[in-house]
Amino acid sequence: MIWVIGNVDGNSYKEPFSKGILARSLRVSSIGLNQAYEIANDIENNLIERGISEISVDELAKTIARYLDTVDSGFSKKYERWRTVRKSEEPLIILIGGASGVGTSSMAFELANRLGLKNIISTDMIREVMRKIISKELNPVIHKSSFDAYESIRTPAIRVDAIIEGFISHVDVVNVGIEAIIERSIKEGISIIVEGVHVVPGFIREDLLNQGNVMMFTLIVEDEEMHKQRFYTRCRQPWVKRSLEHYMDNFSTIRKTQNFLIEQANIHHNPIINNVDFRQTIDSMVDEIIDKFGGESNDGTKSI
Ligand SMILES: Nc1ncnc2c1ncn2[C@@H]1O[C@H](COP(=O)(O)OP(=O)(O)O)[C@@H](O)[C@H]1O
Ligand SMILES: O=C(O)[C@@H](COP(=O)(O)O)OP(=O)(O)O
Repeated sequence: MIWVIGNVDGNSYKEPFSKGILARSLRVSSIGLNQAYEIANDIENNLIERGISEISVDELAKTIARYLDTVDSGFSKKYERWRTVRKSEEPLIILIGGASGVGTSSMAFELANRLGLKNIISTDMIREVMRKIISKELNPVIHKSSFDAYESIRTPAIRVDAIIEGFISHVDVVNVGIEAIIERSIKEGISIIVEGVHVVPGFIREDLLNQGNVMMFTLIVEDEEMHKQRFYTRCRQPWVKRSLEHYMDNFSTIRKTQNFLIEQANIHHNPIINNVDFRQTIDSMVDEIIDKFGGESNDGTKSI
C-alpha cells in the first residue's frame, strides 16, 4: 500500500494512493481516459519499484509532472499550472452563458468533468425557484422563456426592439439569483459552474466578477443550421419533455438573443467561443482559465 501525505491548514492527513484520483487529475491536460489510467499505472509501478510506501502530495505532483514531460511538455505545463489554480485560496466560479440550444448545459457538464468540479447549477433552475416566489401577475416576463418574454411586457412604450427588451427584463430578474449564487460561493469557498441563457456580460455586478477566480464565457453557434440541429438532437432524447416546436417557432428570436449576447460580450471584452467541436470548446475554456488564474510552470513559462 502506498500512502499519500497531505497537509490542510497545518494538519497533516494520510490517504491511500488512488490511480483513479490520479487519472482524473490528468484530464485537465486533455489526456484521454485510457492514456490517463496507463500513466497512473506507470507512476504507481515506478513508486513501487523505488520502494516508496509514503509520498507527500507535492512530491507526487512533481513525479507526475516529470512523467508528463516525457509524454508531452504541454501536458506537464498545463498540469502544473492547473494545480496552481486549485491551490488558490479562492474558489473557482465559472459562468457559461449563451442563447438557448448552443450547448451551455452540455459544456458545463464536460468542463466540470475535465476540471474535477462538483457543483453545477443552471439558471433555468434558479428561474424555476423564482417563478414560485414571484407571481405571474407581479412579473409576467419571468414566467416566459428568455426568447418570448417580449410577449408579456406590460408597460406600453415605444420599443426599439421588443424581443431584446423582453429578454433584458427576463434576465434582469434571474440575474438576482445568479448574483446570490456567486456571493454565497465566494463566501463559502465553493467552486461552481453556473450555466444558462441568463448569464449575460454586463448584467452581473462588476465587483462580483472582479473577485477571486470568477470567469465568464459566452458560447455561440455561428452556423444557423447547426444551431437548429442542436434542438433536434436535444429533443430526440426520450427524457426531454420540452417541445421541439416551441424552439422552432421561436428560432428567429433565439438567434436575435444570440446577436445581443455577442454584442454584450464584445462590449465587456468577454471571451466568445463558437461551440462547434466540444473538445475544442472545453480546451479553449480550460486554457483561458489557466491563463487567467494559473501561475507559471516550473520552468517559469506561462505558455501552454
Ligand atoms: N459542441 C457540441 N457538439 C455537438 N453537439 C453538442 C455540442 N454542444 C452541445 N451539443 C448538443 O446540443 C444539444 C443542446 O445542448 P444543451 O447543452 O442542451 O444546450 P443549452 O443548454 O445551451 O440549451 C444537446 O443535445 C447537446 O448534446
Ligand atoms: O428561457 C430560455 O431561453 C430557455 C433556456 O433553456 P435552454 O434552452 O438554454 O436549456 O428556457 P426554456 O424556457 O426554453 O425552458
